[in-house]
Amino acid sequence: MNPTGAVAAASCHEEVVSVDGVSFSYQQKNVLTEVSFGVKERDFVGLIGSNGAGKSTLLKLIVGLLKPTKGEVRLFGKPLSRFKEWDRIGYVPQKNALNPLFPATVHEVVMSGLYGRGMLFKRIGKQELAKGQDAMRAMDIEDLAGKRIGQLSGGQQQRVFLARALINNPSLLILDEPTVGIDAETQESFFHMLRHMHQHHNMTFLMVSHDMEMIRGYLGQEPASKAGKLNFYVRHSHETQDCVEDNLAHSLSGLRQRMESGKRG
Ligand SMILES: Nc1ncnc2c1ncn2[C@@H]1O[C@H](COP(=O)(O)OP(=O)(O)OP(=O)(O)O)[C@@H](O)[C@H]1O
Repeated sequence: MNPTGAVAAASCHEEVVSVDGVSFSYQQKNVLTEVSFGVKERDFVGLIGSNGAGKSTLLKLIVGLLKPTKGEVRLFGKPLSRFKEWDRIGYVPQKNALNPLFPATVHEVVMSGLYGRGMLFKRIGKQELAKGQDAMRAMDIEDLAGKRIGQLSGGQQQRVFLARALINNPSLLILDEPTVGIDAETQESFFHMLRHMHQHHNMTFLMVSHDMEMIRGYLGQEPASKAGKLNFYVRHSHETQDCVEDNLAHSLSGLRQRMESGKRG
């Protein structure tokens, strides 16, 4: 602990995602060839590329849903085969239009974020329910808890999936085109929320997006690196923030309040 009482985060500049010479093919179709890049703790990385460039495939390789045909992915320094701390990662896959009759409620969808690998049969107790409440409160969807997810608007559904990804208070959020099908105003408030989480809650982001305006506006005009048709735009928050771990700032329960005071300020 340093003299101010804050705990210095030894891992502040740790590479949380490392992609090393990764190639991938679906059957005979080669999609990624020798892709290498890294995401450091608290970076915001925007992944841009034309349709079919392999962006979603790359995210699936990173979260272990697919296996590289060549090369290696490491999370928090560990090869995927040995990585177990899945609750450190929130993943929001590409959104598909949900059938309005899809039977799950908002609350059930959010709570399903707790069932990481190996936790499927874990009993839901008070502590778990409180985590669900915190995540829903942070995303301002508490009043939708009992509604069917398929009956919500696109923007509301995205908040639900984000709450689901946030339920374990992850330090890394991986988002695949989170604002597809959402109107411009809702997109703007969604990005405001992501920027806030990045700047005030010490989260690391890896996000696929087609929104060049948002990417360039927040992450800079030029990609920091390229791999084939993939372009990586990066904002290193350690350039502007202290390398200090603030557990309070990590707390989901304070997120909404802080966002609102941020908006007023
Ligand atoms: N399960 C699959 N089986 C076979 N081919 C696939 C599969 N999923 C994706 N592909 C193909 O792999 C290529 C890359 O797909 P991917 O979804 O990763 O691209 P993307 O960059 O995310 O595209 P978009 O911007 O359209 O979402 C595409 O040509 C796609 O048709």
